[in-house]
Amino acid sequence: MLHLLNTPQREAVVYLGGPCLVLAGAGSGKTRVITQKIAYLIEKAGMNAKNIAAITFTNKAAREMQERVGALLPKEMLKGLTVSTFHSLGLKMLREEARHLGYKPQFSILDSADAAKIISEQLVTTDKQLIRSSMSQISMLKNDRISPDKALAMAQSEGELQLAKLYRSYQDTLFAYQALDFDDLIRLPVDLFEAHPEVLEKWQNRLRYLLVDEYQDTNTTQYQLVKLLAGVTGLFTAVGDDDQSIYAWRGANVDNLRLLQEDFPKLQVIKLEQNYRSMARILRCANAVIGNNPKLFEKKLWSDLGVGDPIMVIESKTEEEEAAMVLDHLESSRFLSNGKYSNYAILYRGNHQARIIEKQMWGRRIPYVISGGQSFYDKAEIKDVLAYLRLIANEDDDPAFIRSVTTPKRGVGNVTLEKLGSYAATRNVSFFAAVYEEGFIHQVQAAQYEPLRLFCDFINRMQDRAAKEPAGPLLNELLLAIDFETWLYENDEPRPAEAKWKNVQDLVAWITKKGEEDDKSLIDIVQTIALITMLEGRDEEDVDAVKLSTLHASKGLEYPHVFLIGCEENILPHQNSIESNMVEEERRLMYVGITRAQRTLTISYCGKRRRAGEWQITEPSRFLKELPPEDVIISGRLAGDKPKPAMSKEERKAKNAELMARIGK
Ligand SMILES: Nc1ncnc2c1ncn2[C@@H]1O[C@H](COP(=O)(O)OP(=O)(O)OP(=O)(O)O)[C@@H](O)[C@H]1O
Ligand SMILES: [Mg+2]
Repeated sequence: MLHLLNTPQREAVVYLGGPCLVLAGAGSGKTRVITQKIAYLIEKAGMNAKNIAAITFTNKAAREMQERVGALLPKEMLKGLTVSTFHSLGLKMLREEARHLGYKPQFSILDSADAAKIISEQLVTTDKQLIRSSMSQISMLKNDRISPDKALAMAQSEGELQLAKLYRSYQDTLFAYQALDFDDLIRLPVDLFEAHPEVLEKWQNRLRYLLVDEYQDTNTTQYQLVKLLAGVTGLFTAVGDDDQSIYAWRGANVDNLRLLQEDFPKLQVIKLEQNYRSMARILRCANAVIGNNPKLFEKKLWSDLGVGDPIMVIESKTEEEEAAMVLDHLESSRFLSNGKYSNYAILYRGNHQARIIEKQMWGRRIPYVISGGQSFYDKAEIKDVLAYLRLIANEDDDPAFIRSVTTPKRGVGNVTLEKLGSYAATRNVSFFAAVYEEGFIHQVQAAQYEPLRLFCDFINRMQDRAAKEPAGPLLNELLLAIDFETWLYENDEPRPAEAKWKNVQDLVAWITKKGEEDDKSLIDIVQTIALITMLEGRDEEDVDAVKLSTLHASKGLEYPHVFLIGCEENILPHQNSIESNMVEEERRLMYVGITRAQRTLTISYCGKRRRAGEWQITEPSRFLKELPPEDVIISGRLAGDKPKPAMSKEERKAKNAELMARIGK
């Protein structure tokens, strides 16, 4: 097993003397160290798998890690191993310990859309910007472990006071709903462990060795959780790269890398320098770009995979042309190499950039999958319908209850819901069950009670029928009964109702087909959908399709051929980051993008693009000027893309310097 590692990697894997930090650049095998170390701990160090927890950044990364460890050791030896995100680890702890915090163990989890709804109701606004910024400020407070009371006490301006009040009422609402948001999943275990040392001890005994991937993107609470769990023994291995810290906007704190050295003076720091992913030119570009950021830690990165092709920079006039040229290059490269679609990834800064590419891929019949964007199951109208189905399948699903009882509006007000929530919490029953309890019926007036009762009776009837009747027609009947189409047309913003209704019909068609093909009831199908949602999208790995992904979501992954599109000022670096002096973080994002590529890298930008329906002249990204001219070839309409005679190295250097100067103008 250890022969799959180089010397410093091996050193990191076998080191069990205390806390260990692997600090190294992209593609140097940090994640491989974690996978191999899990196997080493179990097979060589004799640890029980159930005493080991590996923490990854996304569910997808967790799945991948589980698979890789699965290839190293037989299944029996891996029983009880925890490989999860911080959030799912927190969730696991809270399910067991919720009582200590006054929550029922079947508490619900609200995703950010559900949370936004609460904020929007409390602020009595639909202003997306305001809602988003309030949410992110509350999130920051939570991640800094400032309670609503403390926030109220600390408030120094009217704005801060308003925010603290909003935070207070948001938190009270969550509690009444017996619901937690994503931040709570990490914040509450930390609170719990600090208040109850005996609970902490129990978990320290259970999780004796921790491994943390992508450590540079942990936030303050996550780091505190690691510190608490690691305790005095400090048995953990963290791996990270400060140059790939790209989640500051979500509270990630690179300073945690430095803190680790302060908090654990015996920290063993191991550096890796050999990159096993990329050809040398790609690496040179990555190093050159990131070299413009101030250095926290000195790192060198080299590769012996060969020089590789020059990095192509494609210029085009418009975003449509950009998409067309990128796809031309992609198709001809695939044709020449007779390779697979899945060898290609198209990366971009913001989700909206995928649209034009998607449209053209659709037209050319190029198969693709989107990761890191909004999946079909995340769309509000789909979630609305799924909430009904979830509730029919499982009446204890409180968020599904809240969502469906209020969508469409049926006269159940917030005050009634809050009453129902606190009643359910004291009685330790679901919202649904509480509706039928005498104790609750006495608390509300008949006019408030009526719509609740009607709703629950409706769900009850549907439950009876869902087990036996064909799924498709029943779902159609449900949509008619709640008059969902009308409701969509009454809420025609921000996307047109027509498109939303089309999505709903796609869902109906899919469910009808599933029901007929596999002779499955609505309940059976809904349970698979819930699973699909939980796994973040359908299984993408087996299909031969081009990957479309945001730069953020591409972290940790690698692809033979990468296209990085929209390399323009105000996109990459993003306008907000330019305005708020965060260009260094954008440069790290560029570094992450470049270092995803194994064999070829193609970068593109266009001369003008539409913004809010109007054409805007765009400028090439400042990061393009930071690429070493001798490793780059510029082609495309603006460069006069004709077959060129072979150039000598000097000629190419001069030509590129000239082109780079033009980019710079
Ligand atoms: N010692 C090694 N010998 C051969 N290949 C290796 C070795 N170590 C790592 N690799 C390969 O190099 C690639 C990059 O490794 P890995 O993903 O672990 O790097 P990383 O440091 O985690 O990268 P990132 O910073 O992007 O997360 C993978 O394909 C991995 O299998
Ligand atoms: Mg990695």
